[in-house]
Amino acid sequence: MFEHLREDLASVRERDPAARSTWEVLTCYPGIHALILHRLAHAAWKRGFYWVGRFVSHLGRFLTGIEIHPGARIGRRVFIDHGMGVVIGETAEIGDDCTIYQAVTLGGTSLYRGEKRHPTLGKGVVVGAGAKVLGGFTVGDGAKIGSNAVVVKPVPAGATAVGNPARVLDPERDSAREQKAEQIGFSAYGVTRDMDDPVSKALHGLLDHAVETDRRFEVLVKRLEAAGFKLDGEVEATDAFDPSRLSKMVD
Ligand SMILES: CC(C)(COP(=O)(O)OP(=O)(O)OC[C@H]1O[C@@H](n2cnc3c(N)ncnc32)[C@H](O)[C@@H]1OP(=O)(O)O)[C@@H](O)C(=O)NCCC(=O)NCCS
Ligand SMILES: CC(=O)OC[C@H](N)C(=O)O
Repeated sequence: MFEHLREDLASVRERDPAARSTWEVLTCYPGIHALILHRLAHAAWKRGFYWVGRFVSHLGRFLTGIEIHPGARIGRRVFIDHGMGVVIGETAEIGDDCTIYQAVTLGGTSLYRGEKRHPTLGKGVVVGAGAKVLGGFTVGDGAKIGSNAVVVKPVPAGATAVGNPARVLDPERDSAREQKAEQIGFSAYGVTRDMDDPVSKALHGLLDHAVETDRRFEVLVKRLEAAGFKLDGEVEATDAFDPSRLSKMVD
């Protein structure tokens, strides 16, 4: 217990530039207090003292503003910064070295007791302020969830997911979209990324479609050339051209 606490204090000092001393972290960090109480609540829960677990968890919520169900499994050196409004559900699992900011929900969407309803965070995951991760899927090791994201699908290890509904950032695809937007005369990022805005949704949908169409054309041209078709200049139908072969060339 004390070994875990020592590690928790050290990890806060490493990960929070606002922390000035270990004494300050021990006395003024609700995330630390919530974890101490959660360890007691979880120990009671595992031994079948469900009400005691719930009550200790409720005390923790009252004192810190952080609600952790006593059934949740939390790894080592997890840092809940600020903490107010954090809710962690019964079947949630949090890997070692995760960082969770205020108002994060690790929630469920299923109503079936006994099911894995809440997410599993791998090791070293960062969940930004106000993000909601909803469902019994996994967020891979080292992934980052942007503040205010609403994540409803698994996130691969090392990926960054942002927005509502959250999408995984793909630097290659994003730069292709940016180039396409320039070609067709508007700035992709001049248009809001607010996916609740129907105009933004439509424009970004068109951009995605254009980028994907370009990609498919490129693949098609490469395969036609590899199959011996000459595509520069005028394309002429010849005896060698067999349209039925085309379907096999496109993804
Ligand atoms: C998601 C996050 C981890 C990304 O950080 P990063 O890897 O440095 O990424 P960048 O800042 O380069 O942003 C990459 C892209 O995602 C966008 N983005 C970043 N955070 C976003 C968010 N929360 N919501 C929507 N889009 C976001 C950026 O605008 C940028 O888009 P662009 O490629 O169109 O310019 C970070 O922005 C974040 O939200 N961290 C949480 C921090 C937090 O909650 N702090 C609270 C302290 S109290
Ligand atoms: C409010 C906020 O950004 O908190 C993050 C971290 N504690 C820091 O002070 O940088």
